[in-house]
Amino acid sequence: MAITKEDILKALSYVEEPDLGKDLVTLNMIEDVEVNGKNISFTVILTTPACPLKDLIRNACVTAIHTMVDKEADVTVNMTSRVTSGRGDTSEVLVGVRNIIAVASGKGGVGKSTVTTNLAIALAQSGARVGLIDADISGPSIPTMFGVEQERPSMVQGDHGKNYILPVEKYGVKMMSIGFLTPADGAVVWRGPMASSALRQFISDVDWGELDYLLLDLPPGTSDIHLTMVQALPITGAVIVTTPQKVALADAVRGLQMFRQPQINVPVLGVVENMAYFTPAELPENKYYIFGEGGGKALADKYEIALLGQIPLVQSIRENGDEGTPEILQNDSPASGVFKELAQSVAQQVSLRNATMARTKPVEIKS
Ligand SMILES: Nc1ncnc2c1ncn2[C@@H]1O[C@H](COP(=O)(O)OP(=O)(O)OP(=O)(O)O)[C@@H](O)[C@H]1O
Repeated sequence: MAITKEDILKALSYVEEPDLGKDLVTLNMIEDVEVNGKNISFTVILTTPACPLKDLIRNACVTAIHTMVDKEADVTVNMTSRVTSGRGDTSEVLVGVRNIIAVASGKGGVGKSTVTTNLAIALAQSGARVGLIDADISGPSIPTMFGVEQERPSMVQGDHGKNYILPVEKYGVKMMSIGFLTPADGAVVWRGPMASSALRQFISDVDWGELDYLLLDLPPGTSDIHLTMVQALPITGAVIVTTPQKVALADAVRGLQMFRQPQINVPVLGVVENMAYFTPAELPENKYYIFGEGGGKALADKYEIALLGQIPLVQSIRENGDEGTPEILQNDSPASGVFKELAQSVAQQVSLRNATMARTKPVEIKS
């Protein structure tokens, strides 16, 4: 009997999306089914190009067709993605942006900007459209890490005569930094209200275009800037960066609790443990837990959030950050693989959040 499109869909209705716990057909993830004799092709629409389960889902589809339709069928599975959005607002704010991810840390110097930089580039490398707002007024290091300290955003005139700022773009990431507004020697000290108004401009006057993920590198701690950003933006979720020491973990908890306050209520997507262990370049198999072991995991377990990644302390991460050539670009380095996996975990948590939780609206803080 000839194979039909219905046979294919029936077989694929037995393939489950492991994270979402429903089958691919129910989730509307199958399109363009074509049957030509024993040649079968279809497209699986993933919720992110950085999906870590891509190969698993592809293999499960092929197995389902071979088991339930025809064991000799020649199956072509095309994989593509349509990033889901966590937004529930109807505002005109950043209309083309699907997900806004805040990257925060309780303590300064734990590597928040390093993690944000590598995460942004890794997401862009997976095929996603990525933007980055460096809101860290205490020390905007994003321009250095991307090697664009000397660049300045340009202005363009929009359709209605309004001037727009075009973000600086490098390594596939569009970015705006508070550092672009100050002299390269960093001589300007940003006061809270001035910084808040500059950040509001990054949101209202920058032509970001269409983005799947917009990352926000927040200053360490909890401050007025945090409130400005959660008030101005419908944030999809927050990523907390910490190091394993007790003192850093305690501050990370404070950061986490800020997002969980009922009047803020931003879901925490997970925690990244940076400098989790030291690895010497010449002995990459050796791990030395110089700041203590298991702190990030214990925090993730206690607060029921994902441990998104454990980034090693390696000299090349610091060197490449200073050089403006982030570690993720060094294809042969083990740490670059760790950042790639981090991007997959973050994208996975965003997709899960969008599938299972209420959509986000900007926060209204009543005084
Ligand atoms: N995993 C790592 N291995 C080696 N060096 C690292 C690592 N992570 C960060 N660093 C280095 O530590 C320093 C601080 O990192 P970074 O500027 O990213 O921290 P931060 O938390 O954003 O700081 P701030 O408090 O200024 O916001 C930088 O010199 C960076 O290169």
